[in-house]
Amino acid sequence: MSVEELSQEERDTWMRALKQWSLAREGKAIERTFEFADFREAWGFMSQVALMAEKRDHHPEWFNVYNKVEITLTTHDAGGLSLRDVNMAKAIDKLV
Ligand SMILES: C[C@H](O)[C@H](O)[C@H]1CNC2=NC(N)=NC(=O)C2=N1
Repeated sequence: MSVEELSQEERDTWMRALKQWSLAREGKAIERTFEFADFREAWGFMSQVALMAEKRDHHPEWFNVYNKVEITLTTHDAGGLSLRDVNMAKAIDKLV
């Protein structure tokens, strides 16, 4: 299935909805940092996101140190932001 990159107008619309996420990589990605009580909670969150990524076949770029998890979403197949990123961000927000 071909994945279309979001237009600038679509991106601006979605960024108003995804309030905790920021544009990154010159608008080609979105990112959010999560902070948990400890590593165990961060790990549990990452486990849930990992299962979601497999189910959606859409995988995050992420960095974890102790209780912090930095997630960057971009669609490699589209060379930028797509609805897959937006929908994944919305689903991740529901986990916290
Ligand atoms: C072959 C497989 O469907 C693709 O490589 C999927 C896997 N996960 C993915 N994740 C992300 N973030 N972008 C993609 O384009 C992508 N493509």
